[in-house]
Amino acid sequence: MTATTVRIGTRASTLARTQTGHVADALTSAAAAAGTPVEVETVHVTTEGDRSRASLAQLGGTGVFVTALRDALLADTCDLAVHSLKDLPTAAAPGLEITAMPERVTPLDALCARDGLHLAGLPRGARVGTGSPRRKAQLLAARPDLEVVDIRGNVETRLARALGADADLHAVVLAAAGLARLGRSDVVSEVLAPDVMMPAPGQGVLAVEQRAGATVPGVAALDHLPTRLAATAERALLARLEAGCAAPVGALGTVSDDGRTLDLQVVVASLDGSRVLRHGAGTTLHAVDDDGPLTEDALGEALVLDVESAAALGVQLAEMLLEAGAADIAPLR
Ligand SMILES: NCc1[nH]cc(CCC(=O)O)c1CC(=O)O
Repeated sequence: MTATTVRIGTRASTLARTQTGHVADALTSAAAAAGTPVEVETVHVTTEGDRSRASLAQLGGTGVFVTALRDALLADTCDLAVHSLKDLPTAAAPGLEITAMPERVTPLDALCARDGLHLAGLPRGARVGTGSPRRKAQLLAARPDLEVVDIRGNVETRLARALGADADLHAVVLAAAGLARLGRSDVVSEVLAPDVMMPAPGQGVLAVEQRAGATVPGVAALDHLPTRLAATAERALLARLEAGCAAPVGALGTVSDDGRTLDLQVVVASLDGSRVLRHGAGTTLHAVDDDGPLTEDALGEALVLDVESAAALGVQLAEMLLEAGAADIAPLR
């Protein structure tokens, strides 16, 4: 059988190419297993987020990394695009659909500090680098004495600021998932627990996007339901808050091991960390086999119900936060 060629668009950064490579490998295996072999071709696309030296806060965050990739999909220069979900605006993109969210590696943030120090062990007034208002606010909430320094650049550039020969910072905070995908988990001195550092909605999740209605062999098999449900709740929260990815908002959805419940924890913090709102709630899921396996139709219905419940949970928590004054303590847009 001749293999179908699938063109995957990717940004040029090492992290983006690594993420795309993981998806390309998974797609090749899934398509072969389904008897519809594919050959993957990589198409390099440059985005404003890669070109600009401005800080994420200055760029406004929303969509800077994704527009060029989406344009390439719409122009039919590629068939799939792999995004970090947390970089995707919550608004749907006309003509495109996210057809797979592969299993999340880890949602958490990681402290990468000189001498392997933990957050609690950093010296008084230590300089910690991050370009993220969410990370800055939560760092200051935990350690008001820290000096948080706005940094930019790719993962290696940021790590060098704390760990390189000319390091000018005591530590930097990065997504543990990105470091894991790059094989750089060795630089992590502490994985930050969500009660200290609530991750960004969608952090650690990859989203595979394509032209709506197009058939790409193997893609559906890459989707991981617990990941999709957690991410759906986290992003519904962000959408209801009308918050961008640069807002000081954290959220973490977790499906229980038995698959019966989805829990969502959320944080909104003032930029200086002096005020932190936390809320949490859960919902029951249906796509589990209570009395033996569900029929295919029943499972399909349960899945639709579960995605709706996940979105409703996000909206419910957003409304709790707004009621508690989230918009007054933090710039959401
Ligand atoms: N905004 C940049 C970005 N987008 C996704 C990741 C990490 C990987 C992920 O969250 O899936 C990073 C780097 C970082 O935050 O350390």
